[in-house]
Amino acid sequence: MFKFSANLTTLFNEAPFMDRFGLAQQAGFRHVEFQFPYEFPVDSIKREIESRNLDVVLFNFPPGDWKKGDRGIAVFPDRRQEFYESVDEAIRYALALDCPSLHCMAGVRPDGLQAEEAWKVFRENLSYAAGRLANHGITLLIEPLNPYDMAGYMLSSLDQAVQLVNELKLPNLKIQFDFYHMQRIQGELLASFSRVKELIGHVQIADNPGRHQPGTGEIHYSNIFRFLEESGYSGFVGLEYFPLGKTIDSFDWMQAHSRDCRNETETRGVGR
Ligand SMILES: O=C(O)C(=O)[C@H](O)CO
Ligand SMILES: [Mg+2]
Repeated sequence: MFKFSANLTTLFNEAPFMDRFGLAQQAGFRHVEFQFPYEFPVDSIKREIESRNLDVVLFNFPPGDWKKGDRGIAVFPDRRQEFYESVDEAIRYALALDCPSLHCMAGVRPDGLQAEEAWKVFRENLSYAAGRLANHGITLLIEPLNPYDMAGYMLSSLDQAVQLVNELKLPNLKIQFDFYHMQRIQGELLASFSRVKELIGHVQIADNPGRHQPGTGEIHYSNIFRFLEESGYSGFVGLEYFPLGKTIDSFDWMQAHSRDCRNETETRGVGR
C-alpha cells in the first residue's frame, strides 16, 4: 500500500514555510516532502518534524541560483565544484532530517553548451552523487519535467530518464514519476508507469490543467490510485499540487480514495 506525503512547498502555502509542518500534522499527515529547505536552518526543521511526529521523505539538491534561471546545476562542465558542494549540503540536511531520498535537478542547457557534453557531465555528476548518497543509504532521484513549465530543462522525457538509469546501473538511482508532468509530456499514464515500474523510487501527483488537486482536471486519479494499489507500488505519493481554494479544503479526493480502498483505517493512518 502506498503512502501519501504532503509537499510543503506547494501545500499550505497560505502560511510561512516553517508553519506548514504544524498545518500538515493538524490535517492528519505523517509524511512530508518539500523542494528546497536551504534558507531555513536544519535544526529548526528538525525541531518541527520531531515535535510533530512527522517524517521527511524527499527534497531536492540545491538548484543553483533560481532567481537567475538555474533549475539545477548538474549538466554544467564549468560548475562541477559547485555541484559537489550542493551534494554536501543536501547530505547534511538529509542526515539531520533522516530523509531517505534526494532529487537531483538536471538544469537548463544554455545555447553555448552542446547537448552531448551536457549529458556526459550529467551522467558523471549522477554517478558521483549516487556514490556519495549510497554511503548513507539514500536514494538519488531524477525527474522528467514537462517542457511547457520548464523550457530548456535537459531531462524532459521519460525515455531519457530510463536510458540514464539503465546505462548507469547505479543501485540507488531511481526515477521520480510525477503524473502531472507525465500527462503533459506524453499521456499514456498507466502504460508508462507499468513500463518503468521497477525503476520508480517516488511518485508525485497534481491534476492538469492548472496543477491543482486531483478532481480539478483531466486526469482520472481514482483509476490511477486503484492501479497503483494493484501494481503493488508501496512507496510515497507526494501531493505536489497548488490547491485551488484553501489547502485544507483540497483533500476531498482523499476521502473518496479511502472509501474506495478496502483498508480504510490503514490508508488514513499512514497517509494522512
Ligand atoms: O517541479 C517538480 O515537479 C518537482 O518535483 C521538483 O521539485 C522540481 O522543482
Ligand atoms: Mg514533481
